[in-house]
Amino acid sequence: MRVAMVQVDSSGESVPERRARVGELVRGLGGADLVVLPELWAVGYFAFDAYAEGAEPFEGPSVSDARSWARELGAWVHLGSFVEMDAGRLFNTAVLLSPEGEVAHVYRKIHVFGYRSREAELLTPGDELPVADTSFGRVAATTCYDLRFPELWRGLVDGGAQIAIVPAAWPAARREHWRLFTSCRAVEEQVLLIGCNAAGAELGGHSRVVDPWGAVLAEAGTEAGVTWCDVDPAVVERARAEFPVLADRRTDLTFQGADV
Ligand SMILES: O=C(O)CCC(=O)C(=O)O
Repeated sequence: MRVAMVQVDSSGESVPERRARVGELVRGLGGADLVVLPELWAVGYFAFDAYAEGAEPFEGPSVSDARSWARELGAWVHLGSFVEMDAGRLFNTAVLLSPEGEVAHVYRKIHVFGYRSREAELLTPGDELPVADTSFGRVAATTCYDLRFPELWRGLVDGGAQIAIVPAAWPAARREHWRLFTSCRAVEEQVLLIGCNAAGAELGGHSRVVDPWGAVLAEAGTEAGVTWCDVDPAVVERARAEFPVLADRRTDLTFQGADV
């Protein structure tokens, strides 16, 4: 299975120009089975003042463009995420489209980010952790900051997730955390993790694919562009069978801080 991660730089053009530029790039990715884009690339993660104006209903340009890319390529397309407007509230919504252009998976970012970011002030957190069955396995998504919350990831695995798609706008200042957490979650949860980060000013790039053994199958640099990776999704079940750490969990115990 061929994965193409599109590391987008969202600086220096209007949103329609950016959509057109990225669309042309994606439509040129013939041969990909799965295309993945970063978090909030259309409006630009740091364009907080533009979130409200750039917000879309679910069936807005982000989903509509990704539907047509998926159909044209005959590939799965994870559009990254966009600012979704629903009943007067804004969400950071990530969507996977099937090769037929059908919506296969929707995830609203649960841990909205408030450290030197206005995301937590402007966006409403999601509260659902769905998984979806695809031709390449059971898929879940979490967005950027969610990487720091292992209990959320354990919830995904409890839901049967084998592949985790992580759109991100992770800053360059904490790039080593990005590398650490993407590797850590892949190993800890025994998933194939496909993390697509944004590039450009302040953003860290280094989109990467990590398998359940911790092998880094591909890693981008800091520049905008496409990183290809050949993956065998069956590695997940092989790793779980060979090294059954998830089966060794002590789900009969509840741990609380003890007074000593
Ligand atoms: O956790 C971090 O350091 C970065 C998180 C972030 O930038 C985000 O969630 O958008």
